[in-house]
Parts: sequence; structure tokens; C-alpha cells
Amino acid sequence: MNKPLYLALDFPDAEKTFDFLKENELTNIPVKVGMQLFYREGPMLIEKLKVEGYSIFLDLKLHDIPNTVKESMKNLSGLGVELINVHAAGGKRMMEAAREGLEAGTIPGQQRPYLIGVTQLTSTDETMLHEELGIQWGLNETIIHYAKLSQIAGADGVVCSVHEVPLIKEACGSSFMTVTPGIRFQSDTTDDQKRVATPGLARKLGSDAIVMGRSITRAPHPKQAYQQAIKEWNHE
Ligand SMILES: O=c1ccn([C@@H]2O[C@H](COP(=O)(O)O)[C@@H](O)[C@H]2O)c(=O)[nH]1
Repeated sequence: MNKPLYLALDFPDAEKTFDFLKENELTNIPVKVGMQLFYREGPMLIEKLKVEGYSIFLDLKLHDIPNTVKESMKNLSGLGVELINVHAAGGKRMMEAAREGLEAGTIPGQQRPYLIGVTQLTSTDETMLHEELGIQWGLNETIIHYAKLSQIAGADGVVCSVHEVPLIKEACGSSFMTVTPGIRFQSDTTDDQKRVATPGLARKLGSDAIVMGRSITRAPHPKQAYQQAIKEWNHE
């Protein structure tokens, strides 16, 4: 089976989102709903996407005290999304609570959403890590630490950049999922992303899923860009 490419639906509202998907005939594909769209449209949008056959990565990156995360995950779990995430920086107990909430909220007979810990955002580089976040470890060391912590806490995988995938697989095992945003075509601008890679490199380095937004949604021909990404990711 092909590994998923989650198309990041970073649009202002549901109308613009569905217009884009329909105009470009992007049906029954994996999509990622993030804060921008979810905060505007809420759970109804998830229901609507599911009815239309999309599988969903709900990218809300929860980060709060354990009890709040647990109770929030109970509510989100019932939405029936495929993946959901938290910031690993929230700590072991918070991630354990996230998993407990997901298990408690899963509707009997439905698959529990996979829990994914965000190691370090792909917009973070080594300088920012040291100078702004005050973390003195190297970037790779920090990311491996957060990946191991996520695994110990019961997460099913992590968000990281493509470049850290081999290290995480070595540290956490090949079945621990790596979900990688920061994906760009060779000729693209990187925008606010710092740790970027092409879909082809993601495949070579063993990512389990990639996330792609602006390189497709802002392309002159989004459908062609999507097909090109799928080709590089799965078949090149
Ligand atoms: O570390 C992270 C975690 C999440 N994201 C999200 O992925 C997409 C990427 O969009 P592009 O337009 O392809 O840059 C976006 O929704 C982010 O919120 C990430 O980029 N990095």
C-alpha cells in the first residue's frame, strides 16, 4: 500500500477549502486539518470531510497540563480522525494523558486515532533552538530525546523533518511512525520552513507519511503539483 501524502488544508474557511478540492478534483485523499481551519469551522468540518471520503490528520498540536489534554483528547477522539498530535515538549505525563483521553473517547468499534508527538517544528533550526528556545543540546540530539520520550509515553510516532527519520528509526525502531512536513519541490522557496526536503528524499530516507501544503495549494496548477508530488513520493 502507498504511504500517505497529507495535503495541508491551510485555508481560511470551509467554503474555500471545498472549492479548492473540487476545482482540482482532489477527492478521497488524505488531508491535514490544522489550527487555522479547525478554529474557524470546528468538528463539523471534520464530519463533512469524512462523509466525502477524506482521511484526516488533525494537526492541533495540543500542549497544556495533563488533565486538560486528556479531557480535550476525549472530545477529539470521537471525531474519527486517523492521526492527532501533541507537542512532545509538554512532557511524558502530558503525552500519557493524551493517550488515555484518546482511548477513553474512542467510539467502540472505531479505530483509535494514532497519537503523534511533535519533536521540533520544521520551522526551527539549530540557531533558534539554542538562542530562542534555550536548549543547549544539538538539534538531532534534542529530536531523538523527544522521540524516545514520546514512545515511552505511548505515542505511536512523531512529527519531525525528513532529515531526522533515519536517526529516529534507529533509536525507536522501524515501526515507530515518522510524519514529515517541510516538504518542498527542488525548485520551491522554503517560506518559513527551515528543515525541508523533497518528496523523493522523504521516500529514500524512510518517512512513513509526508505533509505538503503551499507547494501544492499555491502552485499555478495544484492538481498537477499534487500528482507530481505523489509520483516523487511513491514511484520515482
Ligand atoms: O513541524 C511541523 C509541524 C506541522 N507543520 C504543518 O505542516 C504544514 C506544512 O505546510 P507547508 O505549506 O507545506 O509548509 C502546515 O500546516 C504546518 O502547520 C509543519 O510545517 N511543521
